[in-house]
Amino acid sequence: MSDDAMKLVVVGAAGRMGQALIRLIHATDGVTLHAAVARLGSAFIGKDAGEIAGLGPIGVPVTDDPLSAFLHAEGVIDFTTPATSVTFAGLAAQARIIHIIGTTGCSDEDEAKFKAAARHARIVKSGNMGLGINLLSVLVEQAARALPSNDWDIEVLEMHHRHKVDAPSGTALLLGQAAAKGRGIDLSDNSTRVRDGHTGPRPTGAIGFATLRGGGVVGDHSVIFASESERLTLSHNAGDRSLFARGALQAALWARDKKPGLYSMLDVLGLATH
Ligand SMILES: NC(=O)C1=CN([C@@H]2O[C@H](COP(=O)(O)OP(=O)(O)OC[C@H]3O[C@@H](n4cnc5c(N)ncnc54)[C@H](OP(=O)(O)O)[C@@H]3O)[C@@H](O)[C@H]2O)C=CC1
Ligand SMILES: O=C(O)C1=N[C@H](C(=O)O)C[C@H](O)C1
Repeated sequence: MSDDAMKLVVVGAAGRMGQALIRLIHATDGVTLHAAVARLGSAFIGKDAGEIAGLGPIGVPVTDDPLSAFLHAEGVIDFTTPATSVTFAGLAAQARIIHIIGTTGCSDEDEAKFKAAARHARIVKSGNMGLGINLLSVLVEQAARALPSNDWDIEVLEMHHRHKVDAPSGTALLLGQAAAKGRGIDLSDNSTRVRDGHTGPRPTGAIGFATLRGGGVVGDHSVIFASESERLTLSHNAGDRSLFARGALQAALWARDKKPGLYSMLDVLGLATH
C-alpha cells in the first residue's frame, strides 16, 4: 500500500453494496480500507470486514462507532438507508471528509440536509454510480428534447431484486429527471408514479413509472418513448454490483481535490450539461 493511498470508510459494511465495496477497495491500488461500520447492535460488530466480504481476514474489525472511524479517514462510502445517510452526512461534514452517497429512497427533507452538509463537505450523491446509466441519462435527455410531448409519451420501467425496499428506484427517478429536463418541465408536477384501478386516460406530457420486483435482478431500467406509430426504447441492464462500487471509488478519488459542494456522478464522469 502506498503512503498516499486514500483512506476510506465503508458504512453499511455487511450489506450487499458494503461487501462489494470492501472487495473492490482490497483489490484496488491507491485506496485502502481504513474502517468498516455497521449498525449499533449488528451481529457483525467485531468481525473482520474481509471475512464478511468473502476475502478472508484483512485486519479491519467492523465497528459501530462512526465518529472514531471518520476521524483519520479521507472519505466515507455510504450505501445504507436515508436516515443513516443523513446522520453520516452531518458527521462527515464535521470531520471535513468526502462523503459518497449511493443510498436511494431519500425524501425532499433528506435532500435539503445533504445540501446543508455540502456547505462544509464534498458530497457526491447519485441514484446510480455506474457509467452506463449516467450516459443513458444524457441520451434520454436528448431524446426527450427531440420528441414532442403531444405525440410521444415517456414511461420508465425498472426491475430489481426481491429485497429492494424503495420504489421507484433511484435510477428510475434519475432517468425521469433527465427526461423532464429534456422537456423543460418539473418532474414532480408531471409524473405518474403508480397506476391502479380506473385511472382514466393518460395525462398528456406525464412521465410514467412502473416497478417490478423479483428474484436476484441487480437492476434493469428502460425508458420507453411511445407515439401512435412507433416506439423507441433506451435500456440498461446491470450485471453485478461491482459496477456501482467502481463508480463510488472513482467518485471518492475525483472529489479529493474539489471544493465543498454537492456533486453528481455526471460531474465525476464529465457528462454534466447543467
Ligand atoms: N446509487 C447506486 O449506484 C446504488 C444504490 N444502491 C442503494 O444503496 C442502498 C443499500 O443497498 P444494499 O447494499 O442493496 O442494501 P443492504 O440492505 O444490503 O445494505 C444496507 C446496509 O446498511 C446497514 N445499515 C443500516 N442502518 C445503519 C446504520 N445506522 N449504521 C450503519 N449501517 C447501517 C444495514 O445493516 P442492517 O442490515 O443491520 O440494518 C445493511 O448492512 C439502497 O438504498 C440501494 O437502493 C444500491 C446499489 C447501487
Ligand atoms: O437497490 C438496489 O439494488 C439498487 N439501487 C439503485 C436504485 O435504486 O436505482 C441502483 C441500482 O439499480 C441497484
